[in-house]
Amino acid sequence: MKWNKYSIKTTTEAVDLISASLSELGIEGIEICDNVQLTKEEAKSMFVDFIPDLPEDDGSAVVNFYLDSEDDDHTILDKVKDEIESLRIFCNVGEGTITESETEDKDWINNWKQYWHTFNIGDLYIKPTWEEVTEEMKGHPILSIDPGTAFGTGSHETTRLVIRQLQKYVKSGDEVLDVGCGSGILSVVALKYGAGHAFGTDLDPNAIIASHENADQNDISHSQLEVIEGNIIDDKAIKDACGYEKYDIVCANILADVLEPLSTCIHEHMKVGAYFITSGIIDSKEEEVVTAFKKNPHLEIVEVNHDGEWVNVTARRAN
Ligand SMILES: C[S@@+](CC[C@H](N)C(=O)[O-])C[C@H]1O[C@@H](n2cnc3c(N)ncnc32)[C@H](O)[C@@H]1O
Repeated sequence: MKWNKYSIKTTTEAVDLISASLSELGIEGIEICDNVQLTKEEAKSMFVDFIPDLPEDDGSAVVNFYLDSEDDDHTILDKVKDEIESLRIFCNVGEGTITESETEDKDWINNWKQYWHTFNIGDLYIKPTWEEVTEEMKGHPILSIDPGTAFGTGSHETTRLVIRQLQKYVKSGDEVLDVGCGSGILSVVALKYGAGHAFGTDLDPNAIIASHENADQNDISHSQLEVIEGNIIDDKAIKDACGYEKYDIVCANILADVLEPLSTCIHEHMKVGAYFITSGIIDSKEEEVVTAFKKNPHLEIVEVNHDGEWVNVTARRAN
């Protein structure tokens, strides 16, 4: 599908009103470019771990929107122009000029797939569902995965860090809890390496769908890989559904800001001697996470590993 991209030159003051007007005109997928720093709360709600330093905010902003080129006869564009002019009495919309840039041909959901191919982590082959099993892969554990719109192809450093730990610590018949399961990739890996059962949780409903699909792709039943939507940190019903003192392995590839509160209560779900394998920690937060883990007397840190700027902390329930 081809899209016409339009960019409105405006001010940070007018961005909210312009976005609301675009949405009332039925325009979806608005993009705002400005130099306003995200607050910590915004970063958390958007799962952003690392807030980059931006140049000074000069009050200028650009609002981009896209129209399907086949339907775009400039009717909507003319309405947008009228809206911008009428907003001038409410706020400073700045220049309010609209520029049209080159038409891009993008299938936003699927385009990345051409860059993702089969790769291996140790003896494990991770292959996109649309690629064939080759001779080279035969005789090795093979994971067939399509993350859909959830996180987890296995190629991200954080996922790789946890997979390497699963390869090391999973034992036959283990019970595995996968907090923030995304595509379900970590559960599927654990099951491939002999775990008996995996239970995944995620806040994102797409993760539940993707995990079930990936279980199917790998001949894993939905009773072997169960997935629920919700937050194990503060929702008693989710805690109860996960169960207590039950797991041999807990993995969580989630941002440091989530791992810290999780580290205060995760031992309740682990057997004594069980491993808590975490990643999603950017190196600048390593010390903060390690300190948080050390505050829980039930946990002892057994390993800290690095891959690029990402960190894995593996702890054991000591008592
Ligand atoms: C970085 S992805 C990891 C996905 C997959 N486990 C992997 O390793 O590739 C983090 C996932 O955690 C989920 N998440 C964030 N906070 C969470 C929470 N408090 N409880 C459960 N899931 C959470 C996100 O929706 C996202 O799917």
